Amino acid sequence: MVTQQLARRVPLIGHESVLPETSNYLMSDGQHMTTGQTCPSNFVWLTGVNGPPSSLLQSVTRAHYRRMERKQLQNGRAGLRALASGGGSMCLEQTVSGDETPYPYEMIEESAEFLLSRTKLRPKIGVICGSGLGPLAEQLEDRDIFPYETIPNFPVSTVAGHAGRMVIGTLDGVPVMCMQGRFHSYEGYPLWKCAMPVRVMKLMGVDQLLVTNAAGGINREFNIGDIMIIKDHINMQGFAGDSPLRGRNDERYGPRFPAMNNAYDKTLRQKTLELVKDLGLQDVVREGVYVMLGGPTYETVAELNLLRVVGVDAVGMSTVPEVVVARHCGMRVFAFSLITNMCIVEYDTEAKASHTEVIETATMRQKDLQKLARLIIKIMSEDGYVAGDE
Ligand SMILES: O=P(O)(O)O[C@H]1O[C@H](CO)[C@@H](O)[C@H]1O
Ligand code: HPA
Repeated sequence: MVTQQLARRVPLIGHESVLPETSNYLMSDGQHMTTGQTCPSNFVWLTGVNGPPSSLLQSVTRAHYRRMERKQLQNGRAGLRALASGGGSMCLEQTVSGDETPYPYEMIEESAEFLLSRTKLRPKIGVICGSGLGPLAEQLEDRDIFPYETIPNFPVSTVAGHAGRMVIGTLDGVPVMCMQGRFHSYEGYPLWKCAMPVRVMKLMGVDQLLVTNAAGGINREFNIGDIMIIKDHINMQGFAGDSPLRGRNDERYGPRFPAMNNAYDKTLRQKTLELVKDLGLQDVVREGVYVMLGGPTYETVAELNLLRVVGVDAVGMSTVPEVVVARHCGMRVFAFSLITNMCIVEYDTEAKASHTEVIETATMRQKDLQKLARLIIKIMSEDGYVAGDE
């Protein structure tokens, strides 16, 4: 039954969790359904007590849904109403889409061609901005800006501190494309979808990737505000059998079994470590091991103790799927974590991790992070790297 199936779905926004018996439901694939019919596994549905006229419902396309979803996230229900041109209250829900099939090559090509046809720049360097690190994209010049919901086949960002735009421009004269906001599995996206923009970058000609994130410090020698160059990662979700590469392998990207022992480019790490002194950052830049957990919960004390024992220096909820996909398709990768908070490993404390602290630290360290990102992009663009050279 529809209502039973809906009970398992995650309400993103909305005030009705049970569908009125007599409503018609419009699915994101344009199909109309009524109560009692079986819902397809992934859809967005829209209905309402005083909802929009059915003629409006019929004209709602998938893109409209995305826009409405985003508007409502930004502006609350008022934004959604405005777009529905006077319709009454509505309910918007989205499924958890862990069982979706990864996009075929042609859909990734469609996204890449869309962007290439709308910018004159041909970036070979990509950047992914972590929580609160998006202001880096504001530093680009000659910018072409693409909100994610306007790019075919793109997911949308739903987390505070992730603006949700692809910004293509130049930084110190070097063309770069910058994701101002990323996708996380806890938002309901399967890992392949979290990382799909990396494949879009690849098909646009990007061969070097700078990945950034906010992370909690586990290494007790770290301090809040430190910057950890990632030298390796632990793919915890991989241990549990999930991977952005799960499913049929497409050899056009890379091999079925890619090596991961050299995921974080050694030359880039060494050069950066040598040059951070020129930026006055030598006392705050570290190297270490990052672990990705699924989130969205922060860690328990016991979990943190476990992570410390297995050699983790910083913990977050992102980055690994992007790096795995980038390495699979032969990109050279550099990544760093901003230590936005120290993980709490005592039982007797009132202190607790919070996303507010994460954003506050990122905001406070913005200038140094931008200096470091500029340095890395300069090294990437000047060290004569040729894709496939390793
Ligand atoms: O990894 P980024 O996207 O920087 O964000 C980090 O900050 C959020 C938690 O505060 C999580 O999303 C975690 O992964
Ligand atoms: N844990 C997990 N993810 C994070 C943290 C943390 O403490 N800080 C920022 N992202």
